[in-house]
Amino acid sequence: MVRFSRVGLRYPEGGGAWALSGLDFMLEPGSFTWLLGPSGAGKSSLLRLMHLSLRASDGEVEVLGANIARLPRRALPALRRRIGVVFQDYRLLPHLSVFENAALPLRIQGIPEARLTADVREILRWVGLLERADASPSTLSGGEQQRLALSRAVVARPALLVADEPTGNLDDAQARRVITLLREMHRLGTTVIVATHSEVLPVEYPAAALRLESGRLVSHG
Ligand SMILES: Nc1ncnc2c1ncn2[C@@H]1O[C@H](COP(=O)(O)OP(=O)(O)OP(=O)(O)O)[C@@H](O)[C@H]1O
Repeated sequence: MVRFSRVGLRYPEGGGAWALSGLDFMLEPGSFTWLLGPSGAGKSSLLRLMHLSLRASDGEVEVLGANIARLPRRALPALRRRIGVVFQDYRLLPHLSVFENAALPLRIQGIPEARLTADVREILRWVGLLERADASPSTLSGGEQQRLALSRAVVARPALLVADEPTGNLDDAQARRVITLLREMHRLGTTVIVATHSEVLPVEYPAAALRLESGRLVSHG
């Protein structure tokens, strides 16, 4: 599903420093994995490699059966469509309604209107936002905005779901609700990886964990 072999990353603006180095791990199909580590450890960088926003400077990254370094550029958009991404800062489009934010991946794929409406309504019901479908995202609470971001990430039924600190700005109750939804996606068969610097959530929701420190994997289990 996902395989990193001796992966290293240097940012062009990073003055030659390795943000990540020597990463070796696999995510099995259908697994749920916590990505742990202190601020600056490299969690977002690792996830950017996984959701194909960056290319590795060293080693090999394989995602959904594709070796990214050998993949022709024209094949990237189709592969990206099979990966759902949830960002800490939501990245919602303020000029679109809740419905249209959730619908975005399906619009990009040109899904016919009747199926799109049915799928978006189903996903908004799942995250508890169907009644707010016509609202502007700016009128939602932080937890609601994050649940909307999650609905957009999963509406096209991705094989891989990558969540970068999805609970970072939320209170405990909202954070648990978002994690419960992520766990449910996992239960339905999606491979899920969730970065967090919370020490509490991985204890409450035990699962496999990768732990990063200073760009290196210090434990995997
Ligand atoms: N765009 C960038 N250009 C240069 N260096 C970067 C860039 N983004 C991140 N870095 C560096 O890479 C290292 C890892 O950062 P990253 O954001 O991946 O860590 P993180 O574990 O996600 O931190 P946080 O929990 O605070 O989000 C840090 O040293 C950071 O300064």
